[in-house]
Amino acid sequence: SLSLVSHALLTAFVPSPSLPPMPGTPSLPTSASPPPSCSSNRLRAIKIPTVSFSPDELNTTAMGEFGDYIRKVFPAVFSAKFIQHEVIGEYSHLFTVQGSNLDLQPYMLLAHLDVVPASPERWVVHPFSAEELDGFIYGRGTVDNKNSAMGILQALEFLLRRNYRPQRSFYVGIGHDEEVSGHKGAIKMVDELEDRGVKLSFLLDEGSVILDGVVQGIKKPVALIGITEKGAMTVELSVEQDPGHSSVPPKETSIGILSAAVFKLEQNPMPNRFGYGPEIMTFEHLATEFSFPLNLIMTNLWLFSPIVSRILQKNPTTNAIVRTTTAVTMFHAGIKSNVIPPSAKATVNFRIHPSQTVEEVLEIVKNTIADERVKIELVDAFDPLPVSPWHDQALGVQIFRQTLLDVFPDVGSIAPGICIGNTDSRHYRNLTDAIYRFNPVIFKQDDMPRVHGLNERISVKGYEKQVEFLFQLIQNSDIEKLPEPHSDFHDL
Ligand SMILES: CCCCCCCC/C=C\CCCCCCCC(=O)N[C@@H](CC(N)=O)C(=O)O
Ligand SMILES: [Zn+2]
Ligand SMILES: [Zn+2]
Repeated sequence: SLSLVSHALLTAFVPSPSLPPMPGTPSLPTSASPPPSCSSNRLRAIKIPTVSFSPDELNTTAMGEFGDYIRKVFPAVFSAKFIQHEVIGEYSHLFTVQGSNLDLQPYMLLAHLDVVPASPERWVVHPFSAEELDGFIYGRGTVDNKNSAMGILQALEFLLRRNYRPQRSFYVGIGHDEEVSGHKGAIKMVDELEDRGVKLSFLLDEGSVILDGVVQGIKKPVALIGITEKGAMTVELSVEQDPGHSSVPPKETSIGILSAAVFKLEQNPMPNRFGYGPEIMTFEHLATEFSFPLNLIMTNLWLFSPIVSRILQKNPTTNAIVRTTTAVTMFHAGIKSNVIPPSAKATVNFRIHPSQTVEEVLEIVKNTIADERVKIELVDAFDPLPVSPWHDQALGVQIFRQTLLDVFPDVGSIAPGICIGNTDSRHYRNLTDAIYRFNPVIFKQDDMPRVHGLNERISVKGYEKQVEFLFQLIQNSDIEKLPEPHSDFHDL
């Protein structure tokens, strides 16, 4: 059983002096080698501050170091004859794992090595120290998304050390600028794959998780797999007014006018669209899992959806699945305490519900502000992503289902959902229509704010499970064709 080597699985994420066998060794070690109590090398992946600040400001020194590091700790991956490794856009990594059966359509696993900035204030440990407390490894990137980057390579390393050769080819894409758009990493990898005429049977990226105790009324953990992701729109609002002496102020300053516009946007949220997009599928799939009386409500959404939608909008996470969200993220104005400000600027970031478009949301923004003095400029925008297949004959879905059964037997249900953030996977639309966003980690109620927030962490056990999931998924993907569906199939 893989759990026998659970500690050894950590060697890449938590490199230890007692490394597992070198490539060519016929099988996995049979006894656990405990992680070191203290090694300067410990959790090197998390300690490397691969921060993306903006599209033009990346910590490229750290990114280069990350590349050196994976070459060192995954020797089997980098020396296997049937694996091609390419550095794309200087710091991203594309692996082509050539399977033995070229009749099987390849798939792809995505991850990213860059992280959002983190300053140490209010963290229990330094965000780049990777310290372990009570069974949790803390640090920026522990769930977003070095766990996937290292987990995929670790799973592959273990398979190779078992002399495993996949039948189905697959690609691994580890981007280096996901947090700031993916233009230098993911988009270049896509260009490369498109040039080669690659088409994928499915693609798996981050973006959703296993929710434990999060969905009220469902006791067992729920694996939510993202079948689409919200669109996004960033606008810059600006107001220009004549500057002057603060002793003779006008009735309204540029700051006042802009503040009023921002206030209107916050006071008038975009419409609740529950039931108009694929978020309804989550509740339809989970309906019978809810305890009474919620099961009755969820199986009769035609009647109860107005009540359900009102409840969902009360919590920020579930609010994000029912509407286009509005977030005022930047505000700049003023130059001196006695000068009437010549200009004021604010940035507003919207995440677009699958039932709306950029055009519609922009129109609502204009109508809500309704002030010609406020200039509205579109900085960046894209529509919500297409909805991926979710049925018995969808290869990816059935492979995830089987792998979840194998590795997470406590998971009570698997449901399609919408990814509320954006991922590199959105750039891969031309390669497949089967894009899934799912990270095999268990999230409890308090874990969501840690993503991009304070005290991001993963449990040691959680990381082991992640590697185990990927180890199993690669093997399960060798299936040639799906069995015919039959009624007593264990539908989790
Ligand atoms: C009953 C339903 C409950 C719904 C709960 C949803 C739970 C979602 C759980 C985890 C989501 C965590 C992460 C989302 C992925 C975000 C990736 C990201 O940070 N992307 C950036 C950068 C980019 N690529 O645009 C972003 O700004 O979105
Ligand atoms: Zn991420
Ligand atoms: Zn992120």
